[in-house]
Amino acid sequence: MAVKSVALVAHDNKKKELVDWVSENQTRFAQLSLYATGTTGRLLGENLERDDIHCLLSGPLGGDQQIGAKIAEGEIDLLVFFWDPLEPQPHDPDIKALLRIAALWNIPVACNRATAEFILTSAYMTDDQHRPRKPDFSDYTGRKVS
Ligand SMILES: O=C(CO)COP(=O)(O)O
Repeated sequence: MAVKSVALVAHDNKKKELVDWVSENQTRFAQLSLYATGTTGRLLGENLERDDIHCLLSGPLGGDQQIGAKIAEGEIDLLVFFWDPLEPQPHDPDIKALLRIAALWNIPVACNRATAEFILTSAYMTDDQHRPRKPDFSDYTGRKVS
């Protein structure tokens, strides 16, 4: 299987939508290792009756950064992040950092249900051939300061 681990994150006004979507697709998620920020993970665990979700800290307390670190370490293959386009968040820099790290490491990101559905039903989920390569940063030496 190409995708083995998925991070699931939702802001408060989007949590129901994420929980409903994951519940409707439970069979697809059954074989996947799930990571989530604190409150999202707790709600998913209760609704899916799964006790194996890796619940990190709540987003505003550093959960987004923990997910970002796991992406950088190659532990997460797909990010489903239903962020709220109508509500300011106190930890906006962390949210931006998470989205940046996902872009940097070539992780597919679904920010709404339509995109999540598109990815979940695509060959990317199951076929190793379609898995985008991790970028090679071995030559990266940081910004030139001179
Ligand atoms: O704030 C979040 C993502 O930015 C989500 O955090 P919770 O899942 O703890 O609500």
